[in-house]
Amino acid sequence: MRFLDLAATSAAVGATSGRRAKVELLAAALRSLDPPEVSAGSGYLAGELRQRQTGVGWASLRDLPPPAAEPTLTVAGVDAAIDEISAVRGAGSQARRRELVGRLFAAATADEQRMLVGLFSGELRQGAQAGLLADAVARAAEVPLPAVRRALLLAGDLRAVAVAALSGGAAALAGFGLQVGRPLAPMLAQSAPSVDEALTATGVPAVVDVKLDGIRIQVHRSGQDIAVFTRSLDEITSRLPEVVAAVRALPARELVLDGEAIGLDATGRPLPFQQTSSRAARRTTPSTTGAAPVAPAVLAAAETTGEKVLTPYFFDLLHLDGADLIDLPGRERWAALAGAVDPTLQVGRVEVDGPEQAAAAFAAALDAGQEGVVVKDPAAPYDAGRRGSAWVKVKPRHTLDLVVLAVEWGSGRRQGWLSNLHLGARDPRTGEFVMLGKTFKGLTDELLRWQTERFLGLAVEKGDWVVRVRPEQVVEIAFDGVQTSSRYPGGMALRFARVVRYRDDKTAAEADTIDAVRAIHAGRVTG
Ligand SMILES: Nc1ncnc2c1ncn2[C@@H]1O[C@H](COP(=O)(O)OP(=O)(O)OP(=O)(O)O)[C@@H](O)[C@H]1O
Repeated sequence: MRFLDLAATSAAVGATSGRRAKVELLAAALRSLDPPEVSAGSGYLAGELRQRQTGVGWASLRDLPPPAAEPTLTVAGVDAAIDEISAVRGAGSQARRRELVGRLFAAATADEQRMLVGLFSGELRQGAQAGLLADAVARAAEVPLPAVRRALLLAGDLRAVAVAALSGGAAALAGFGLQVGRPLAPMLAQSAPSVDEALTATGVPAVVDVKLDGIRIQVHRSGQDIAVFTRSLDEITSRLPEVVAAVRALPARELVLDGEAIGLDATGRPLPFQQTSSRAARRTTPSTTGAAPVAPAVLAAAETTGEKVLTPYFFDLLHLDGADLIDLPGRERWAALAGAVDPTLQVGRVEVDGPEQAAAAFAAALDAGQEGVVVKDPAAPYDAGRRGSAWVKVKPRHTLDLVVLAVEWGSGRRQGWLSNLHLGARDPRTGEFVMLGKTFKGLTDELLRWQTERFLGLAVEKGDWVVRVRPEQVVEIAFDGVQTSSRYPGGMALRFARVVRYRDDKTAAEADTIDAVRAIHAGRVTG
């Protein structure tokens, strides 16, 4: 396939507002790829490079050679060129890399250059695109969408799934299974304003789990090999040696465990989330590849926490010694968990028959300093990546995870810092973000400093008053309600929005949706 046609598809998808039309465009492009190009090409359509680390920085993208007049590049050719660029190592590598990048860009037309800059800089990478591409792969390969989704959740790799679907259809997709060592998308929870409503969703009997406010961990063990993954499937094994040690001490040979790691104070009560995350963050090796800076609350807390560690608590078991458990009902998975893991490493959990017992469990969890509860349907399978009604979280306070769209320069005491945040909710139909309000409340001086650096790094347009940014940073916002407002395009505005914390464990594609905000506005349960 000509690279120019792929670049044209990418631009057309960006310029089209309807979801169906976007999916059609993407499916047509996927169909035009030659089989050996599917891996690279499907990645390009998602804004990703197959070669994750190319060593090409912003500086080398600034002074581009003049574009070629005629398109000659193919997707396969671009992929091979980027392979060569990524493989450059050793002395003189910078000059050599610059030469190869120059050669690739000199062969590209203006439209192709724009696409390449978007790919190298990561600017084309958009979480929302992944959902569209799942649909497009299903359409292009003529396979059912649920089969594509299942494979994506188990493989966690769009390119591999696109290759399988387009080359082997539904049969190839069915071949994706849980593999110890390869993370799968964690099951998520809906939210409800009360335990009564949670029980309505799950039915009775139900199980009420303590909801720990820590870091979601998925731990894979194969023999002596242990890997720990976050909610967003990043590997953090080296940051959690205590989790590794705890799982290595278990008798089972092969395990995939789902749980939460949390910091405890000297009396065994849970620490606030910031301190828990500081304990994980302080062991991080600083990344040199443009990763987001660590939030200051995290850094500040890290200095005061001493050498204490995080404790893992597990609430699910997905694999045990050769047997996949994800399709079994919760009751059976949890029985297996109870048999495989020491009771001190399991979350507090009670089975309830009705609202009274559930309310007592909720009160006990809050008394113990926990964030709330998760009410679970014991008959439901483990729905990887899904936010269904089988798990329902209940917290005393409502928050939304929104995406920062722009930031205003502060004035007075905040002069020189990026301060007032423009907040948006995700529209799953278009992949765009709908603005709902602004806030500078809840921001400490450290956060102001941190966010100024972070948002200048994400800037796409630097005005004197407002800096527009790539919609990538998720922030947790508390608010008092949602009111009708003509000021914003969604017709709604948040009342008294304030920052709770930055969520570095969520991507923009996982932010709360405009539908969740509408539900709150209408007085219904949030999703
Ligand atoms: N017992 C438990 N069972 C399931 N999840 C739990 C439990 N205790 C804590 N959690 C955490 O709660 C999260 C469930 O809420 P959800 O799936 O909506 O993710 P989230 O948006 O990160 O949650 P929140 O914003 O409420 O912290 C899980 O990702 C997990 O990290």
